[in-house]
Formats: sequence, C-alpha cells, structure tokens
Amino acid sequence: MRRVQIFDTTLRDGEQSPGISLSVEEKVEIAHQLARLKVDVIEAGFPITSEGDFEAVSRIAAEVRGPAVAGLARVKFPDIERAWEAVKWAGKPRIHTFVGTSDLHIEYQMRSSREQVVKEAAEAVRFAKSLAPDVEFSPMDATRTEIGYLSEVVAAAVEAGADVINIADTVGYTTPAEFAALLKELQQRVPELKERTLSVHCHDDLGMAVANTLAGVEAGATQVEVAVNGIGERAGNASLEEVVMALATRKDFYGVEVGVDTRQLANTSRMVSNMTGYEVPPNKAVVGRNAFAHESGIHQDGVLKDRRTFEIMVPQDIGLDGNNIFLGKHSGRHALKEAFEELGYHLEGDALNRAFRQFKEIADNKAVTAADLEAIAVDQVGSFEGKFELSHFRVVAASDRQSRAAVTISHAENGTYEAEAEGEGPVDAVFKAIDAATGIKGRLKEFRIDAVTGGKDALGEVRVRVEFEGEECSGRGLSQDVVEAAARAYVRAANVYVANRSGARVTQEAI
Ligand SMILES: CC(=O)SCCNC(=O)CCNC(=O)[C@H](O)C(C)(C)COP(=O)(O)OP(=O)(O)OC[C@H]1O[C@@H](n2cnc3c(N)ncnc32)[C@H](O)[C@@H]1OP(=O)(O)O
Ligand SMILES: CC(C)C(=O)C(=O)O
Ligand SMILES: [Mg+2]
Repeated sequence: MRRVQIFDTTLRDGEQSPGISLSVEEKVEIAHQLARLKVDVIEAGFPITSEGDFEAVSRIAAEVRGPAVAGLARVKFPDIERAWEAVKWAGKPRIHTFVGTSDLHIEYQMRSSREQVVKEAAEAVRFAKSLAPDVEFSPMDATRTEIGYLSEVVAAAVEAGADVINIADTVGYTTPAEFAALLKELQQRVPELKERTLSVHCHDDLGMAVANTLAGVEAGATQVEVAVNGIGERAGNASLEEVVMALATRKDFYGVEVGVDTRQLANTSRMVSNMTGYEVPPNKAVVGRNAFAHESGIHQDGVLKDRRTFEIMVPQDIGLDGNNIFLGKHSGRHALKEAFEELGYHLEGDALNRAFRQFKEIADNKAVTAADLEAIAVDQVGSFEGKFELSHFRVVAASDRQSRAAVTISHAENGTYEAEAEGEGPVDAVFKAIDAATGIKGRLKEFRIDAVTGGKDALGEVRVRVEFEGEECSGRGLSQDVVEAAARAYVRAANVYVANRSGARVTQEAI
C-alpha cells in the first residue's frame, strides 16, 4: 500500500499565524511531541529570519530523533547556507527552498522575470543539494501559475536534484477537482516526478485546505504538508489531525497508509493550543471537545445501543481514553514528572522544581486536573525567569472608588522593592504598583484571561503584551487568583524587557 508522508509545518507556517510567537523552549517541546506522534518531517523554522528561529531549528535538529528536520530558505544562497547550518545536526536533515512562480508573484513581488526565476530556482536547488542529502523545492503560488511554466520550473528543479517537489496552494485558491487535475497534468508533463516525492501544501482561505490536500493524495501526492490544529498564515494550513484521520478512517477509499500514532493526536492538539494561545473551537473536527459528544436523544439512543450508529471514529483512536492521572497534595516529584510525561511534557531540573511548587500550592486548594497540569507545564516550559519576582501583593477594590494596590517585588541581586499605587480596578492598580516598584513603566497593549477548567476554583491564566520604552514584551501568569496571575504575567514581561535591554536575548512568549 502507498505510504503518505506527514510533513508537519506547525513550527514554521503554523507560527506565521498572527499573534503566535513561540519561545525556543516551547518549539523544542512541541518538536519532541511531534516525534512521539511519529510525523515523518518536522519543518522546524526559517533559520535566516532571526537568531531565535536559527537556535530553535538547530536545537530541534540536534535533540529530536525520528522525523527528518527541515529548514526553510528562499532561493538565495545565504538563506540556504543558514538553513543548512541549522539542520545539519539532524539524523535526517532537509533544506526546503521556495520561490513564487505565478506571474503575479514574479512581476509584483520579485520584480523579476520567468527566465530569471527558473534559473534561480535551479541554482538554489543545486546549491542546496551540494550541502544537504535531502532537498525540497516549492513553487509558491503554484495553483495560480500557468501550467506550462509551472512544469518548466518543476522540471528544472528535478533536474537540479530536488528530492521533493511541493505544490503549494499558497493563497487557498484552488478547489479539490481543479487541484487534482493540475497535479495529474503536471505528472504527465514532468514524467521524472515519478522518481521524486510529490507533495502538497494547502491553505484554508476558502475552507478547502483539507479537501484539497486529500484530493492531492488521490491524484498521486505522497507527502502532505499540514499543521496541528490547522494553524498557519491567515486562515491557516490543512489541519494535521483532520488529514490524518481522514486517511486512516477512510483507508478503504484512499488506499494509503500513514505512520502517525493517532493516539497522540489529542495530546498534541492540546499542547499546541496551550502554547500558542490559539483555542480549538468546540465543534472542530477530530479534536474539538464536542467531536465525540452526542447531544440529541436519537443520537444518544443509537450510541448507547451501538456506538457505530453515530460514530465513525472512537475517542481512543486519538488518545481520548481518559488518562490515569490522579495527583493530590501528597504526590511527589516522581509522580508529577510521570504525569507530565503522560501528557507529552518533559520537565526537569529547575523547571520541574518550579512546577512542583506551583502544583503543591494548587493541590492545597483544589483537586488537580489534567488540564491544570498542562497549564502548569506550559507555564514552566515557555517561561523566562528573570531577575524580578513577585513576592507579595495586596489589593483593595471597591465599586465606588479607585482600587489601591501594594506590591513587594524581590530582585535577584538588589533585595526587595515595595510600592503602592491606585488604578482603575485591581489589575490596573497592581500593574501601576509594579511599575513603581521596578522603576520601569509599561503600557499594556493586550490582556487576555482564560479559565483553565470550569468551576469557581478554576486556575486563571493571564497573558499580557506590554510596551516598555517602545519595546513590546509578553508574559504569562497562572494562579487561582486572577489578579495574582495578572501580576505574575506583568512581572515576567518586565523581566523579558530587562534581559533584552541588558543585551541578553530572550525569545518572547506567545500571548
Ligand atoms: C508563503 C510563505 O509562507 S513564505 C514564508 C513567509 N515567512 C516569512 O516571511 C518569515 C518571516 N520573514 C522575515 O523575517 C523577513 O521577511 C526576512 C528575514 C525573510 C526577509 O526580510 P527582508 O530582507 O527585510 O525582506 P522583506 O521581508 O521586506 O522582503 C522580502 C524580500 O525577499 C524577496 N523574496 C520573497 N520570497 C523570495 C524567495 N522565495 N526567493 C527569493 N527572494 C524572495 C522579496 O522579493 C523581497 O525582496 P526585495 O527586498 O529585493 O524586494
Ligand atoms: C513556503 C511555502 C511552501 C508556503 O508556505 C506556501 O506557499 O504557502
Ligand atoms: Mg504556506
């Protein structure tokens, strides 16, 4: 049976979603989970774009074993060299180079010509192939590229040594039937494609990314580029879990195999959602919380008699068989570490110790759920611990006057600072008191609060984006007290600013 390779681009195209900015630690953690999920390729980033991206791709290449690790590069030699420097540590390194091939892209973005682009594409592939054993080439905006020219570019890339040709529906423009016809014609025009991997990369602008990807498989593609929870540029990429479960559930129809361990899908989806702050809609296919919930009487009746009447997949298939995590205030570090592992997180050393303290504080007040543990893990994996720490705060809030807050902030080297302030509500008052204590004035740009679980005793998770002297920094805080969660998030953002100002480089947390 034909095997379809799963190329995951959560950490590259997925991270291009507006507002998502993962730290290096978070990317490495997600990459480990993708390896557990057994994807075939992890596109870990676009190394030339920043020091942070370069570091993330290099670390993933060096630390994560199993999948191939790809780095993106324009058809520019410096991009390709940088991508190679980052991926070369991988067991299976890949350089992925791309260029716009539609007349729109050539004329208006590249300000170039068809002749020049085909030449640069071939040179780039040849150069990449001189460095890496595995090279992928993508004609960007392929679905709006005239087929004759698309075939010419693809043939040139194949001739130059490309191992994988990835046909990108960059702006989510095509339809399933049209895409299948395009791929078939391309294979006829470039027969050498038979000896290469044909890949598809679809965007969801018209809500057809998954349908187009599956049409690609029907038309002969043996690699699909997807992202967890369908995140990605604009409306996102084809969702990994939907494509995988469609291929697995309808194996009878598609006649292909995938190597993914589908029982890791739910964990992976939650991890990506928690770390990116992009929530999964309740009615989302496969991983939405209602995907296996039956509301109406007739459906419930059917499922009670035989699940197959209204369910085409079972929750266990995606790892929703309930976990066996029972942790309470008497649990120790080993049990906590084990529980984190079960949820897909690897915490050690200081991060585990901080998580353990946080866990004990919570367990003293409430029953700790798997969702609480995930929130604690995310809080520790992605957090940057700087010099300032919130030691204590007090706030008085009333509906008929300004709120008043007092904070004590400790500094790793300079002792403690205390300050008081008034504000429009308790959060504003605490933020102003923190400004006064640290001596750094921040301007709140974004504030988000989420309850980790239901119930009055739920943990509150606050994400802030704050501008300090023209520089925007993010922070995240977790506590049963939402004002405390907000204060912790704000102090973390201030720590990022202080570290950046002093020359240390901190890759920002996502808000
Ligand atoms: C469809 C996709 O997902 S493509 C990937 C998108 N991802 C990103 O853009 C990642 C984040 N990007 C960045 O950090 C920056 O854009 C960088 C570092 C890549 C480049 O920054 P800058 O050098 O300042 O260029 P800027 O982004 O303003 O413009 C892009 C330039 O690359 C050119 N370009 C775009 N794609 C390609 C390509 N595939 N190959 C060669 N050149 C390209 C453009 O024509 C433009 O060139 P110009 O400066 O001569 O006009
Ligand atoms: C880099 C390419 C493959 C891309 O993301 C796109 O065209 O959408
Ligand atoms: Mg894309």
